[in-house]
Amino acid sequence: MTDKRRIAILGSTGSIGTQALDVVKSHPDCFEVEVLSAQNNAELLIKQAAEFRPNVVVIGNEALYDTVFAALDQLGIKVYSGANSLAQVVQMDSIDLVLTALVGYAGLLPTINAIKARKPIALANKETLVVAGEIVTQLAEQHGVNIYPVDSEHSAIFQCLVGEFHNPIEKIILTASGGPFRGKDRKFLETVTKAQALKHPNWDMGAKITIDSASLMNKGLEVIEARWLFNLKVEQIEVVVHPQSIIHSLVQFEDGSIKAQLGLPDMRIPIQFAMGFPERLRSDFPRFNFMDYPSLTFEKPDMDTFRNLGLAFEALKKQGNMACILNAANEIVVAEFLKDKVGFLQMSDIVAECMATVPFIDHPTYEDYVATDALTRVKAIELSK
Ligand SMILES: NC(=O)C1=CN([C@@H]2O[C@H](COP(=O)(O)OP(=O)(O)OC[C@H]3O[C@@H](n4cnc5c(N)ncnc54)[C@H](OP(=O)(O)O)[C@@H]3O)[C@@H](O)[C@H]2O)C=CC1
Ligand SMILES: CC(=O)[C@@H](O)[C@H](O)COP(=O)(O)O
Ligand SMILES: [Mn+2]
Repeated sequence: MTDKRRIAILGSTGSIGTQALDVVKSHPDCFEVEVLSAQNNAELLIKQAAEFRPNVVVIGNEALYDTVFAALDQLGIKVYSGANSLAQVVQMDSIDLVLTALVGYAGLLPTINAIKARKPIALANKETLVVAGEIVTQLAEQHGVNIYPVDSEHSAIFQCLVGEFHNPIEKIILTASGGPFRGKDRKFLETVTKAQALKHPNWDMGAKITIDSASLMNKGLEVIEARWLFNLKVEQIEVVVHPQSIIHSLVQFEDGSIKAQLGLPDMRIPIQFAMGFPERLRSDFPRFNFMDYPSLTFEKPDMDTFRNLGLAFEALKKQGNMACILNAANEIVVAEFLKDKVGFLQMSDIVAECMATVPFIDHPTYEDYVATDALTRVKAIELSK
């Protein structure tokens, strides 16, 4: 890489954010941190800023501004707080790449603003494309901005497509681990706890995505994310359960040939690939050994037991603001499940009820998405009581 890339890491204190900083640390000649942000974890944000010396940090929770300012002003680091500040700093001239490692709907506006300022995006925040994939991808095209996927499956597909950009995709095959409850029936799921749901078999991730993996909503969100990233029709997207999470996803081309990307479940690989693209930078991450995995297995997803995957396909087929409704309802029910307020199976019931009752909009504007998100949250909270 000729020039160092100056990176804004939104959500630097999370699972993706901290691993992105590991990547920066191992390639000081390639990357430099320009912006760091967190929502509540002021302590870790301050520690990261003292080590990586960004120009700017943003703490989402405004009540923590004084704490962060007191620690970082003396280091010459500018401190801002609140969601509006985050949405503005992404447009700074000094940023070369924005990594969206924050969780949930909060990722949408900063991503849109960064695209409008012509910043390439390394996208971990899948909710952005689920909520408003059409607007976001159109904006990216208008502004000539590349969106590099970080999500492991989408990075796998992207890696399979390098050198193939003029060859049409026949279909993609998204792999799913099946989560901690793979093979279980609805009777079992009636009583599962958050502690059980938070034990992902292969990946160590933030709480929200881990619950989504357990309920197969994560795969549903990824189907929608893939539709927008790779401009696919619903029928071109297949989900296959692959419990070992070694094959991260596959692309089938029109000659029938299938390409796959493999590796140990380690998010630093896709994070580094997105940050360094088009270069494949060296790493000393542990290597995959076939002898440790004598059998790689595949199953059909159980969409009767895990309703969320079907709901996501339904939302994608319906188009309009339906995926925005699905996402907002899901963010609420996951938060309520983590507070022990709703049961595991109830989560899908509430999402389905919101999809059936929140007003449908055929061709939503950005303002329609904002309103749909707010309305759905109110409805989902009511249904969670
Ligand atoms: N973790 C993984 O391996 C993978 C994650 N992803 C996606 O990446 C995104 C991040 O996931 P993950 O790192 O696991 O999540 P975490 O919960 O670990 O981290 C989330 C980060 O976002 C910040 N944050 C939380 N809420 C807000 C908000 N309202 N506004 C601004 N910042 C906020 C958090 O700050 P604080 O720490 O202060 O709360 C934290 O820095 C998600 O969209 C997820 O689906 C995709 C593939 C794999
Ligand atoms: C690491 C990553 O990309 C996650 O989205 C992962 O895919 C979760 O695994 P499953 O949703 O397949 O259980
Ligand atoms: Mn994934």
